[in-house]
Amino acid sequence: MAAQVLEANERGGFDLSAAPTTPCAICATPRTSDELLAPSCQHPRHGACKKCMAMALARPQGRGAIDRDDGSMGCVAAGCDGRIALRDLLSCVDDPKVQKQVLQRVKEIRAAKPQVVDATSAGGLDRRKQYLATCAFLLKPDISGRDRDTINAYLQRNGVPTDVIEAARATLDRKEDPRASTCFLEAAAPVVNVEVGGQAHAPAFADLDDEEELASALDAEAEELLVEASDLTTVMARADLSKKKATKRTAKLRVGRAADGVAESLQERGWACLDGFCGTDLVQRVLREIGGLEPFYDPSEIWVGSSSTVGAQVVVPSVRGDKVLWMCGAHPQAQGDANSRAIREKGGVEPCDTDVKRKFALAKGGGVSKIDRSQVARFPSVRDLFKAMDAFVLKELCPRVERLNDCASRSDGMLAIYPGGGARFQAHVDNTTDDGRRLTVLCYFNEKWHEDHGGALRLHGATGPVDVLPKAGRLACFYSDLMKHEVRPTHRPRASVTLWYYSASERKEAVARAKESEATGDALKASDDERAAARMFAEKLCDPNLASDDVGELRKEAEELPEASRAILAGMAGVPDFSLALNRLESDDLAKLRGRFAKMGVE
Ligand SMILES: O=C(O)CCC(=O)C(=O)O
Ligand SMILES: [Fe+2]
Repeated sequence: MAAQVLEANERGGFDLSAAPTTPCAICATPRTSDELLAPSCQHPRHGACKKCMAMALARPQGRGAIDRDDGSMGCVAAGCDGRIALRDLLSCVDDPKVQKQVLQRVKEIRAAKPQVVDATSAGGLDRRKQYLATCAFLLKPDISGRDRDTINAYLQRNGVPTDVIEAARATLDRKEDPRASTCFLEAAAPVVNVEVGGQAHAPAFADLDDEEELASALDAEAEELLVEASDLTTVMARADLSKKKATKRTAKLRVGRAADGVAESLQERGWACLDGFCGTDLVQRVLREIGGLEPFYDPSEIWVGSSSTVGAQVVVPSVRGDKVLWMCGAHPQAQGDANSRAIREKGGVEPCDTDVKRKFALAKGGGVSKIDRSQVARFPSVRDLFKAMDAFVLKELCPRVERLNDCASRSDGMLAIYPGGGARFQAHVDNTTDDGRRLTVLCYFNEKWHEDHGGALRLHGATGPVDVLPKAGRLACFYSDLMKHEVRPTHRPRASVTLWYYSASERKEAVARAKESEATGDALKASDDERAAARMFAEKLCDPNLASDDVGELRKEAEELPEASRAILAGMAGVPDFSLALNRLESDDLAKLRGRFAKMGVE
């Protein structure tokens, strides 16, 4: 076909009527790329034009593809960043009535927008405390005379956010009493989701009236909050290392206060979030290790099946779009083979997968085939992180929360990266098969993250959805068996580390069940190849790009599958006979069957 040539018109521009067109997937009208929703995306839904999308949205129940916090239209498929501004959308609707309906829907969606958690919760340093401690620090006689930029940089290095520093500076420049500077406190208040230390930690200002006294009262605050350390992992490490009783006491107090806040929030809401769990230093160190390991991450899999034994792990990026790497070691209870134990006894962690361990060693060592465990496979920063999470969760948190009282061990650690471009994890509950997991604990490693980047952890609690942004150093936790949650489409790469803590009794039963079904042959007997064939078929079925008229093809393929693979697929789809289910399948039912595969334990 001859290439299209755009002729310049007499005004020196281009003749737009010659622009290439594509028929809209809904109304079939030829549309230019400007008129289509997101022409660069391969997702079938994107073949629609803006006008059709606007009409879809104008319907009372119409959800269209509205997916963005600003009410703009966006693709809901993983791997797509397509979006369209509201203004743009409205400009292609002529009917004022329809325009009004669209606006009404957007208004409703905006009103239902989840609250975003932006400052801590429990302990560590919440913004109010950071603000007071910063004021105190700046008032110190040997600090107040020093160069502003140097001091600001010092505070930033210690984890104090720039806006907090600015607020403290402004208060002191105006020679105001920080206690009276309600503007900042009010600004910070709505985003503090757990009331921590509100009363317990407020300095006794009431009887202070001169600046000197105020400074020294705030000074004590600063000693404890800022100068000591600005993050919980450092505080815990100091408590372990220090010989000073006072340091140990102060540290214990701070960690205890943080655990109180997290425990209270968990009991009240089923989730909690704690800022400043990791300081900048640990965040940087973990990021370096994660960076080195990134080439060895694998696309993550979801479990699809009617129980914990009938089903299979499959990769379905539209449901779950991250890649993961499992790390074992540093467990509170030693387990595993002799080699791994040797590493664990030294306190190291390593990739669980032997192949990954070898590949990593080769990449690092330039052809060394034997892994030098002491240098390559220990990952001290990830280990420090696991240990800090274990210490906080098992020693401090679990004893404070009845539902967690019998937690004593945990899963291997999962490092996850959502690559951006709209990758997400659809709503699900982590433990729907009584596998023992009771508490999911995540730590995030994403510097300078803000709302526009997406990627929030959305928690569907009893009081409506709450979005937790995956900010560096932040810890989030929730009940693995109760809390529905999701990862919203992320537009930037997003890194996290997750540990699941087990209820000892539930885990024991789950392990016993698995052993029994293995012994009695209850579990499906299938070779690795037969399992792989079932997985590949399921992945194809879940692919959103698969057109419904491909069902005939699929049927043929299913018939050629080995018996055992078909039995696995039947288990995954929750039907007695997979070939039969597929034979009766009309194109319209494809979506239904796909839905069963991708439902992840949530209706
Ligand atoms: O990364 C997150 O915020 C949550 C991920 C998640 O839900 C999971 O891995 O099960
Ligand atoms: Fe999850």
